[in-house]
Amino acid sequence: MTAQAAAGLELEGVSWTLKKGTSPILMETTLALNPGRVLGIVGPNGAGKTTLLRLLYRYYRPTSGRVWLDGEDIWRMSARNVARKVAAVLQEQPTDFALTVREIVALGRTPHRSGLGGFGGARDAEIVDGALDRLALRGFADRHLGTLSGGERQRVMVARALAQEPGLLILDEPTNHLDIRHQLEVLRLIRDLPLTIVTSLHDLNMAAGVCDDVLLLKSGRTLGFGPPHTVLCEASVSRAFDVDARRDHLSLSATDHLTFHLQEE
Ligand SMILES: Nc1ncnc2c1ncn2[C@@H]1O[C@H](COP(=O)(O)OP(=O)(O)OP(=O)(O)O)[C@@H](O)[C@H]1O
Repeated sequence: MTAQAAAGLELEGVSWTLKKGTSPILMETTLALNPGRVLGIVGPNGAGKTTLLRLLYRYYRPTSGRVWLDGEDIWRMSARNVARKVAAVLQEQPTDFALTVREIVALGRTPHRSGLGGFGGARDAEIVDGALDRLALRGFADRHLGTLSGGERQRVMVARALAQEPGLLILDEPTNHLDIRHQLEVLRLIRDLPLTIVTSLHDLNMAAGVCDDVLLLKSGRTLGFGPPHTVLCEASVSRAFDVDARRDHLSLSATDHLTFHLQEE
C-alpha cells in the first residue's frame, strides 16, 4: 500500500544541546541508513534515544551537524514536505478521544492534501482502509478513540502513520502497551514494511530479532553502530547498562539470546 519509496537517511555529526554552556544531551552522531533498512536505537534510560528520534522528524534542530533525507537537509525542506516523507508514532497518546478510529487514521492523509481542506476522495479512503486492515482495526473503525485500550490505541497510531505513506517511519517504543501477540505482530509489520524504519526499543532481544542495524547509546554517546550481533556483544551491553550481560545460543530456535544479571559488588 505504500506509494512512496523508502527514504535514505544520513546523520552527519548531529549533536543536540538544550542550552548554550550545558553538556550535550546527544553527542556528535554519524551514521547512514540505506532505503528499506530497520535501525534500532537502544540504550539505558536517559541515553538520548527520544532526543535522537526528535531530531529525525524535525522537532529539534541539531545544535551541530545535519540530518539528510534522500540527500536533502531536512531543515532546508518545507515542514509539509518533511510531513509527507516522515511519519512518527510517539509515546504521548493523542487527546483526540472524541474522534473515531477511522477519522484518526484519515488524519494521516493531511500532509498530502492540497489547498484548503480538500477532501481526499476514493484514493484516500482506499489508503485509510488499507491501513486499518494492516493493523486488524476494521472492527474498530467507528469506535471513539477514548473507548479503546492502550494497546488498541497504539495500533491506531501505527495505522495513522501508514496512511501517511511515509518513506521514513519513526517509532518510539512501538511495543509498549501491547500484549505478546500484538508485540509479535507489530515486530513482523516492522520487518515486512518496505520502508526505512528507525525505532527505539528497550528489549535488546527484540531489537536483535527485528533490526538490520542497531545504534547503542549511553549518556548521549554512541557505543556502537552496526549489525545487532556485532553491536550487542556481552562487553558493550554490560558497559552500556552497568550489568553483566550474557549471550547464549538457543539451539532449538537457532538464535542468540541475551540475559542480564546485576554485577557482583
Ligand atoms: N527538554 C529537556 N530538558 C531537560 N532535559 C532534557 C530535555 N530533553 C531531554 N533531556 C534529558 O536528556 C537525557 C536524554 O533524554 P531522552 O528522553 O532522549 O532519553 P531516552 O534514552 O529516550 O530515555 P528513556 O529510556 O528513559 O525514555 C535525559 O537525561 C533527559 O532528562
